[in-house]
Amino acid sequence: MALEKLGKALNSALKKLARSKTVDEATIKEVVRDIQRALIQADVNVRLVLQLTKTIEKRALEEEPPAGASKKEHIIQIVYEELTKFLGKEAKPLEIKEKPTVLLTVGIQGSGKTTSVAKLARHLQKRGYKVGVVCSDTWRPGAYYQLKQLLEPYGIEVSGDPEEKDAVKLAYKGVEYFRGKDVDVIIVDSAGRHKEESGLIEEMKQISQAIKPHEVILVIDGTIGQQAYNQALAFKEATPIGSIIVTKLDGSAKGGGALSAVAATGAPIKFIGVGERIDDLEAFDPKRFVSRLLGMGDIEGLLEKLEELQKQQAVSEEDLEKFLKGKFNLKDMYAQLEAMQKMGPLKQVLQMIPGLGYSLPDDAVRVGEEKLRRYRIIMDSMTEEELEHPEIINYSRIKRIARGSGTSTAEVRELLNQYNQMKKMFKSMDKRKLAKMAKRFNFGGFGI
Ligand SMILES: Nc1nc2c(ncn2[C@@H]2O[C@H](COP(=O)(O)OP(=O)(O)OP(=O)(O)O)[C@@H](O)[C@H]2O)c(=O)[nH]1
Repeated sequence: MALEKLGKALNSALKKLARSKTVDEATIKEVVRDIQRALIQADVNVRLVLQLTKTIEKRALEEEPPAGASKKEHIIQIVYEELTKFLGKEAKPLEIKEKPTVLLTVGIQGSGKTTSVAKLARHLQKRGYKVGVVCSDTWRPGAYYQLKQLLEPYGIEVSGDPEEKDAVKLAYKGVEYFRGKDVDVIIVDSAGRHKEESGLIEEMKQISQAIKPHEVILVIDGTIGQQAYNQALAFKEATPIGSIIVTKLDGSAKGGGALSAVAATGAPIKFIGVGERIDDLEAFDPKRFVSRLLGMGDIEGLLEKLEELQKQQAVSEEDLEKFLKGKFNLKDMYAQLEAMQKMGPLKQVLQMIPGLGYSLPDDAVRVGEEKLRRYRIIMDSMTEEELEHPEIINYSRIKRIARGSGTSTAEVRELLNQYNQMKKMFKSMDKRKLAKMAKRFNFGGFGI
């Protein structure tokens, strides 16, 4: 897996969070410190790390969890969101719009450019495109044979001439050749070596002028870590870089540094190289990448749930009006409980995160869940009238409800106390405060 070491370190920071009994400022700061350490070890630029972790800390301390979510879940969501933003936020897929689409790959020697050209050709072929590959590397004649060897088994044709010394001519002739062959995509591999770097950039510009590519793809070696920033910038200034492939992210300790550095230049990372085989190329999607990195098999599911809850907003505007007029009854409280039951018990939600759920001590979640269950049972034994007008519930009704629900009078009274407290709280609040409170209502009111 790409960036395995970084992933493990981040995952263990979040596991620590899941295991902690309370989530206070100290816990948040510790998690943030662990994340900092993990990123710096992966060669992420210290300034970028500090910016990122400051945002995580600020949000974790200041924001309220969405209704129905616990503080822990919310912090995990924040870490996920900020890391995703850090790596470019949205996926920017390579677009093949015109026929033929011409792609020019550039990059310095040894970056994995030739291998990436072969991988990309195969990737596009698997998606139904007819691909032609042009080798214009006049510095390393071996590149032509390397491409042929990699691609011929898949029936992908390679154009080139190891004897030819004019790279621009080679590129132009190759593109013209494939134009006549009715291909969908032409990928041109350029030389990664020159007497000096300025020569390399100059050649790249000339090839670019000759073949007018739809997109220039820069290949960057992921093992160079944060140095990737300057390299990406230098190429970006010389030619409009449409996309970037960061290679060798398998097993590289510095890959996190390279990925974040490239993202910081604003150039879109479209693919990552994750191995030496032809199929070891992945379309880069920051969201998917971060969820896998954090080792959260089903974080997508968890996030969907949180989003859904945010949409539902435990208490609607209408409800707020009702509460403000003091019309909050047991039925409303029951509806809140129902909403929560639908989303599943807290433990189940936490268990959606592999490695977190089952290491959670039962005691940490049992109280809340158990109490909610009891409240529901008690309310099921109440009449419609009692649910709508809880004030009529006198001692004899309490005894009846306790008997009917198989609970105790103390428990029924506890539920009524809870209800009265909430009602009092709603009455005494102004609307803005109430809206804020409403967000916390589902879990907050029940001591989870
Ligand atoms: N582990 C791993 N190795 C890779 C990856 N991509 C490329 N390589 C290896 O990196 C080395 C250099 O790759 P090439 O594609 O030959 O390099 P190049 O950038 O084309 O070099 P020049 O042709 O000299 O410009 C090869 O041994 C590749 O197998 C990757 O994603 N992971």
